[in-house]
Amino acid sequence: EVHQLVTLIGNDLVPKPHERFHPSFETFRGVPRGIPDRDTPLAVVTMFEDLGFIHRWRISRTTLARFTLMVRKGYRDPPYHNWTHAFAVAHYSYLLIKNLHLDREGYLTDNEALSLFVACLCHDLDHRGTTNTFQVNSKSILASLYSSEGSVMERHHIAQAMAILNTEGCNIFENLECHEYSKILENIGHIILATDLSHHFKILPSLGRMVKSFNKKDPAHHSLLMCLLVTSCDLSDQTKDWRATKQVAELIYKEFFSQGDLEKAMGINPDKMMDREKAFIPELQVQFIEGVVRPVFVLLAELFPGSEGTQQSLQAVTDILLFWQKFREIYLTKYGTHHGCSL
Ligand SMILES: COc1ccc(Cl)c(-c2nnc3c(C)nc4ccc(C(=O)NCC(C)C)cc4n23)c1
Ligand SMILES: [Mg+2]
Ligand SMILES: [Zn+2]
Repeated sequence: EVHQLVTLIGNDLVPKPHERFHPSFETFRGVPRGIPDRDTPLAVVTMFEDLGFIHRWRISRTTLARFTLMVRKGYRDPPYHNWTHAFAVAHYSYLLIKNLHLDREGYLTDNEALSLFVACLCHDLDHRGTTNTFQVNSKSILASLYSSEGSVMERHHIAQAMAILNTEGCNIFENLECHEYSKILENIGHIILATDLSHHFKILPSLGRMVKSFNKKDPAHHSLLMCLLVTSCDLSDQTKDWRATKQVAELIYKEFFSQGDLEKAMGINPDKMMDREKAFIPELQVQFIEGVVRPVFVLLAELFPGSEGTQQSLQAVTDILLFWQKFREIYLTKYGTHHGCSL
């Protein structure tokens, strides 16, 4: 398949995204989950090209093809935390970099922009469809490796990304100068660690201050910005149309309930959110979107008030919240209770 992909992109045949894929591919309304899986490696290469990364970082096309296919292969197939999710997350970072001109406008350095995109592609590598808490409670191998530092899964995702870069013929950063090379690996590590929601909650007060007075010269602001951006990318499924977000919610709860079943079998009492007997999904979704998702896109819209894309994303999340509130209300009035609510 490397040969196939290389031939496609080999002699500058990389098509313009909107021609090859869909006119909406380059817009915030674009639904990356609509791209067929077989076309996603080419779409990734197209985004590298369209962001100017191939030229700027002298990335060899064959190396990029091998790297992209290795990353896709590095994902397992749980209902939600699979390659389709990683591709959707990376696509949103492509939209942010491209439409907000994050590198050109000095919000991010060139290095940080490339780090963000690559980190998004790799941010859930080898995910097993279970949470950090589950790793610790089940005394998994990954917990034995990383539980002393926390963010168990995220540290594993980083390790997997480094292993791919260290694989013969897959190091897309091979032509970077020394200091750029070490910077990019450091940035990718920080960004993947920032996808742990507990990290996001910790820095939330600082994010609020940062968006009020962003200082393009302050490296600490750049770090906080990368954390906000990657979390918005990780949650970007919630900025699409209702059908798409409802399908995503179904996948997430399929994964959560499987973990809950596993925990019950192990004699562990699962969270309500993981327990298919107790979870009331509309309520859980109202809480998560109101409490976690919408505040992220409010911050993004505050930081980029002139961008139509970030306003659109905030509006979409607001609409999704309204849908779930309506859904909850109808269900409760109709059935008087939430027992046995399946989507
Ligand atoms: C950014 O990192 C992650 C990691 C894993 C997941 Cl699944 C998500 C994620 N992406 N979309 C969703 C949706 C639609 N609903 C969710 C409902 C609950 C939770 C959750 O983890 N709740 C516990 C916590 C708040 C203490 C996550 C949800 N989620 C994001
Ligand atoms: Mg993750
Ligand atoms: Zn993710």
